[in-house]
Amino acid sequence: MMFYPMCRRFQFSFQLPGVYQVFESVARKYDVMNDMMSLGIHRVWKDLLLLKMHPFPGTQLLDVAGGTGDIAFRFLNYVQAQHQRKQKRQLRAQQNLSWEEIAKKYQNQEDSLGGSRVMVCDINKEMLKMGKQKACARGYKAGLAWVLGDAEELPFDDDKFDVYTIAFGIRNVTHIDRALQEAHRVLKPGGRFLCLEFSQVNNPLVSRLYDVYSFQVIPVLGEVIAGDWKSYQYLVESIRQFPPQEEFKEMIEDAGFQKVTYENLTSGIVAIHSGFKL
Ligand SMILES: COc1cc(O)cc(C/C=C(\C)CC/C=C(\C)CC/C=C(\C)CC/C=C(\C)CC/C=C(\C)CC/C=C(\C)CC/C=C(\C)CC/C=C(\C)CC/C=C(\C)CCC=C(C)C)c1O
Ligand SMILES: C[S@@+](CC[C@H](N)C(=O)[O-])C[C@H]1O[C@@H](n2cnc3c(N)ncnc32)[C@H](O)[C@@H]1O
Repeated sequence: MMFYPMCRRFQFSFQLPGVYQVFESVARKYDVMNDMMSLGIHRVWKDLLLLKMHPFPGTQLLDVAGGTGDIAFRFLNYVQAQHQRKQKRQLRAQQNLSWEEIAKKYQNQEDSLGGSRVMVCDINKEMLKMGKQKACARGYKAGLAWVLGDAEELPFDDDKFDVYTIAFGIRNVTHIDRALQEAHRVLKPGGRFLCLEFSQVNNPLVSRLYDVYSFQVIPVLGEVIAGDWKSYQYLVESIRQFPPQEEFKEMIEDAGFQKVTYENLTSGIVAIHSGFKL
């Protein structure tokens, strides 16, 4: 009996840090760690998420657990490129416009997105701070907003957004079912849910190499680059605890989404799940 509280304390001192502490601690080194751990592959996964979304000028995006803004910046680049293509097509069709009219069409920065906006929502102040600094340095301003908020209790009205994204975020949420219900609530009817997350590897050889890499290399990289072994041990353990593709698909369906599908990337190291609020 006497040992019980001591055991509890002993256990506690070896527990992994809480999610807030993890991201507060890694925020400054977050981007460099992702490039180092994945040799840049996380960038390709994020590009593929945008290709799947295929947003059009006017799309209102909510990026939950948006952290340092990787999805938001890609979204802004994508819609700007789409809008420019559309404007070029229109200009070609109206060849009798004056030079002043053409210049005016290209100058308006707000208009360069065709009315699209992205709201980055994250529970962690430090991650958002890093994101805002990155946005400033890269010259992103129009169509971008940052909000401190919890995926389980989003600070937005019902039926507000065309697309909801969550990249490498849902694994960190305490009650995944609540986050999915919130995603469903804030999407407009017809809106799309897209989630990029670690998943179950479907190739036995890749799986074995990936396990060695995860447990033997990632915490070491975390210690050497970010001075933080525990947060990267948390990362690899949280990946193993996240439900596999089919189970997560069912959870998304249980939240009310329809036409739920998923696509494995890099042998299922990650997967993109998609669903619609119909
Ligand atoms: C705290 O929470 C977090 C913190 C964060 O910073 C980020 C996140 C969220 C996460 C992301 C946004 C993405 C982060 C990316 C990853 C966790 C990595 C995902 C992994 C890969 C794309 C590669 C998967 C690796 C394999 C399939 C196995 C291949 C591995 C090897 C050939 C190496 C095997 C290792 C050994 C035998 C140990 C000895 C090796 C060394 C000491 C050298 C170290 C090696 C490297 C640095 C190279 C690593 C190799 C690759 C990346 C290979 C890529 C090849 C393929 C994909 C086929 C967050 O929640
Ligand atoms: C691995 S990062 C992903 C950042 C970004 N989406 C990306 O792809 O690089 C996970 C993010 O989830 C955030 N997060 C964790 N729990 C959350 C919650 N309940 N609500 C909102 N954000 C949360 C963390 O603060 C962190 O910024």
